[in-house]
Amino acid sequence: MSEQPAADDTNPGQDRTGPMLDVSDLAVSFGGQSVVSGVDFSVDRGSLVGLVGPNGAGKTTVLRTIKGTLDPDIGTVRVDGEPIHRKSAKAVSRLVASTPQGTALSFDFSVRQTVEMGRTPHLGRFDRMDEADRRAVETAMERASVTQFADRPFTSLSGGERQRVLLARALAQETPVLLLDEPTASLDINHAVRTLELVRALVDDGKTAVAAIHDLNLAARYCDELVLLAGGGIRAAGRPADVLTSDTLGDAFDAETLVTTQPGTDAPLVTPLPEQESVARRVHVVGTGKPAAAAVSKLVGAGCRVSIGVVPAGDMAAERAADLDCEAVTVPAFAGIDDPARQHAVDLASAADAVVVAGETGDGNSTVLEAGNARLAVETDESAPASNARDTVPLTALPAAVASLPSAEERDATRLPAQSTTD
Ligand SMILES: Nc1ncnc2c1ncn2[C@@H]1O[C@H](COP(=O)(O)OP(=O)(O)OP(=O)(O)O)[C@@H](O)[C@H]1O
Repeated sequence: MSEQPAADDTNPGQDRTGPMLDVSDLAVSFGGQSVVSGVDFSVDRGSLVGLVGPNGAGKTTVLRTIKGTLDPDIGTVRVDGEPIHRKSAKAVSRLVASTPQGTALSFDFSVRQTVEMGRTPHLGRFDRMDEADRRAVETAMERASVTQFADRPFTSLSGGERQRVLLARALAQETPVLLLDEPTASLDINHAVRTLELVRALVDDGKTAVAAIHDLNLAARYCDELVLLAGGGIRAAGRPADVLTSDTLGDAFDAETLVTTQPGTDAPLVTPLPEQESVARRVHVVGTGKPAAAAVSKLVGAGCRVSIGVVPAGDMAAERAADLDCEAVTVPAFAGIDDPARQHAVDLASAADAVVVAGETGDGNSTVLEAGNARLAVETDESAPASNARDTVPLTALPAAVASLPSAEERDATRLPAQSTTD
């Protein structure tokens, strides 16, 4: 029989206002060694926040503190407006369910018995489960797709199957808040996506969830907001596209990344790039002004052989190219682009490994852009991203982005030979 809520239970009604979960100025240390401090974020009802960050940044520590397993040095965690430290462990368990990072359980219960443990906060010590409890267990097993394992010993399951059982246990707890520590860690891509689709569906139905997720692209795709932990605190927080920028990731993970967009969504797509000593690529730049000049400098600095054009003589980018001994196809200012200049630039673009668009290109350069292989655009704050570019990258990531593309020779080698008509 399900126990009545204790006196210190809040009733997390949907009509309450304010965030469902509020973490305020949290600091946690182990043996006097600070792990995180100044951790401040809140999670709205019916939303999913992803905790991301490098190994050891404190994601698990923050999750454990939220559910009350660890006491913070300072700071408060409120669930539905109530500080959790004022509540009994059982009362907290009626509000917050969690799945652990590891899946090692030493006891050998069946899967159903393991999921039934999720009902503990709703039962008195010697109570038996009633019909409603059993229904909650069956529903949780179905939602996590583990019903087919119900009678198997938990320890006989694979790591990924165990992870889904532990999610089912958390669902059986029927709490308004769900904390997930690496819910997809040992899952194959199909089950990882299905698990996050399930979490998303639960959140869309009104649950509030925080999940530590290593895979930044899955986090970006499924979370409403991200909190990036690094260096002992929050490095960035907000919408995935605002948090997962090349600069922020460079600081937090000490890694060069290319950030583009996941196909069919507006979620960012993070591609880690190898560290580049020297980028031995031929690059043709199309553009003018400061953005094009900066791109030329960046590429030359990275070891690329750079050409530019067509560009008006006297333009900042043309002068920069001249200073750096790069070939520049120029026409007199305000004269328009003539055919020989255009053809010369088309030849350079066709022979280059990559064409980089930076700043204004001018209509007359459209043939040059079409001639070029693997087009990249440099992000500028001056104007809209150049049209027809395949990917837009920040200036800092430009050399690595160029290096990640196949060279012109590699591309030619993989091109299918033209079919002979004489055969
Ligand atoms: N019980 C403990 N005693 C001492 N130090 C600890 C303890 N638990 C965690 N730490 C330390 O706290 C830091 C944060 O650990 P935590 O597990 O929270 O990081 P994380 O971001 O979850 O890492 P990962 O991505 O590797 O899972 C680490 O340096 C870790 O060694």
